[in-house]
Amino acid sequence: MVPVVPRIDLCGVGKHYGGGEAGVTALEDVDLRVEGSAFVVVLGPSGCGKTTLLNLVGALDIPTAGTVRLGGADLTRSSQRERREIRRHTVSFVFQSFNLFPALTARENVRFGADVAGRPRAREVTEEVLDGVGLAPRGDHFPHQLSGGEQQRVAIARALATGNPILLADEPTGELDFHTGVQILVLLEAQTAAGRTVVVVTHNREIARIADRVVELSSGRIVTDGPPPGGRVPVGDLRW
Ligand SMILES: Nc1ncnc2c1ncn2[C@@H]1O[C@H](COP(=O)(O)OP(=O)(O)OP(=O)(O)O)[C@@H](O)[C@H]1O
Repeated sequence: MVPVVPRIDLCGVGKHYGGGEAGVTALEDVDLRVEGSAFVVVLGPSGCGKTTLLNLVGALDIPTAGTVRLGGADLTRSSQRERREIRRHTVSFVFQSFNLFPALTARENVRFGADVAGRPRAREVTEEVLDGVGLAPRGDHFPHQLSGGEQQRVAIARALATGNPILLADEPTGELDFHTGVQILVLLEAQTAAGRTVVVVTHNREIARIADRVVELSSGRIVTDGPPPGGRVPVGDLRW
């Protein structure tokens, strides 16, 4: 089990890019609190602000209005260095296009996660996590020798190797076929049983059906926030 999951707290958050007539309001007046382990799906069409929201929760960016707190620490009042430290010990990321280091093997990619977070026993952690995603036999393979689903499993393993309690995933099934996408969702969802908070951003409404909580964005505003309509279904019920 991971240590206690820090609370995610967004209060009156806005994000405006650029200035003048060319400026874009990506988020407006967003209030969001996530406490404890949960599988949260942030849903919405292209351009509604999902990635912007994830970048703020992940301490990669700061809002132009409101406050973002992770575990009580106000990221908007922190220096870049403080934000980097909070990020390093709190959140890890999984992306649509895997973002593995092409010149590193699967094992080395995973080890990078453990090292960057300063984990003790990094070698053992790497092996445990590789095994946990079912890729121990492929540890010496390079990303280009792996299927898309296997590459995404390496990316998840790298995120888990950090030991961080919050896992942020941006369209993690976007480049995968249905069957492989479901395997990835099963793996992500399983992380809540280990005590993590998993936030998945997607435009795929089906994925929201397996969430504990669905946060729906439209034009930069939260329009619904709660359990999936009709209740949560097992992963086996998904179709797309
Ligand atoms: N760095 C930036 N500079 C200017 N505008 C930006 C920037 N990043 C995002 N935007 C704009 O902010 C809005 C929200 O973008 P964002 O990427 O958060 O949406 P999204 O819901 O993740 O979209 P998609 O599903 O297509 O990835 C869009 O209008 C986008 O063009």
